[in-house]
Formats: sequence, C-alpha cells, structure tokens
Amino acid sequence: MENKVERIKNAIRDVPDFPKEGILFKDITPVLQNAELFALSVELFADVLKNTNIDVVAAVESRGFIFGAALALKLNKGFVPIRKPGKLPYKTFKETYELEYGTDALEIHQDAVKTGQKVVLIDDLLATGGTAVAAAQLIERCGGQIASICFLIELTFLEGIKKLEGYPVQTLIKF
Ligand SMILES: O=P(O)(O)OC[C@H]1O[C@H](OP(=O)(O)OP(=O)(O)O)[C@H](O)[C@@H]1O
Ligand SMILES: Nc1ncnc2[nH]cnc12
Repeated sequence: MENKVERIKNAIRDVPDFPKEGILFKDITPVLQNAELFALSVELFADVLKNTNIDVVAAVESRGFIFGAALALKLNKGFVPIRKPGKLPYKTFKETYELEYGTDALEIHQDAVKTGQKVVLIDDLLATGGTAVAAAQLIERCGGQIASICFLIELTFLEGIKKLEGYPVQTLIKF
C-alpha cells in the first residue's frame, strides 16, 4: 500500500500559477496516462473501501468522474454524477460553494439516490472542502447516507478536512 501511494504521489505534477497566480496546481494527468498507475489509483480507492457497505458511487464533475466511474465498475455498483449547473437534464437539487480559486455550484438529479442508500462520494482532490460539502449535502437532500468520502489527494495545509467533520473521510495521498 505504502509503495503504491508513493508511486502515484511521485507521478503527480506540480504546475505553478494555474489556473490563477499563487495556486500550485496538482496535475493528475501523468497518473491517468500511465495504465499501471491509473489502475493502482483505482485499486487504492477499492482497498480503503473494502470494509464499507456501499450501494452506489457518486462523484463530482469533472476529475472526480474519472476515478468515480472506474471505481463503480470495479465494485460493480451504479454511478451517480454530480455536475456543474445546467448540465443535468431532469429535476435537480442545487448547492453553491467556494473553491480554492473561485465559486461554483453543483447539481444532482433529485431521483439519483434513493432514500437510505449508502453512498460513497469520490473526488480527485480535497482543497478547501467546499466542493465535497456541497456534494455531500446534495446526496443527503436526495435521502442518501454518506458511507464514505474518498479523495486521491488531500492538500492538508488548506484544512478542508475540518469542513467535513462528522463525515467518514479517507484521503489516499497527502501533500
Ligand atoms: O476542496 P475544494 O476547494 O472545493 O476544491 C476541490 C475541487 O476542485 C477541483 O475541481 P474543479 O472545480 O477545479 O473542477 P474540475 O474537476 O472540472 O477540474 C477538484 O477536482 C475538486 O473537485
Ligand atoms: N491546488 C489544486 N490543484 C488541483 N486541483 C485543485 N482543486 C482545488 N485546488 C486545486
């Protein structure tokens, strides 16, 4: 497990001043373009969730979809997309939130999660935590229970984990 984490961590590329001056962007594309590392990262998610009872996997557009959809297939679960506004065609719930580099909003289909379903929420990265809180609230508004919130990367200095107090959170790679 340690070795897997280190191998993926070493492949994540730092891009200074993207998308704004002062932001050190953690670029996961080198992980994705390497078949072995991409598979390892999905395995890491599956490893930390092996004792968690899950009905469905949810993930946040757009980088979260990459890992969330792959994990859903691996676990043989359905997939729920949480999207940026105006993208989902049916009736939605909406939550607005703040980002490390701006504000945004997310939507979920009102019937995406059934009452009482246990949902694992996946995203690539935890920064300030605003995205994850909004996504978790959307799942709860549908009647779902958060079984776990999992991130490939946590930017610990931003302390986003504090916003997620009360939720079971697992982060695989810390910077
Ligand atoms: O913890 P937070 O401060 O809320 O930030 C984390 C979010 O920011 C990034 O997404 P972004 O909104 O940049 O969208 P993208 O996945 O479409 O690139 C990342 O993929 C997380 O979803
Ligand atoms: N520093 C960062 N790198 C990559 N994605 C991010 N999302 C929010 N902050 C980020």
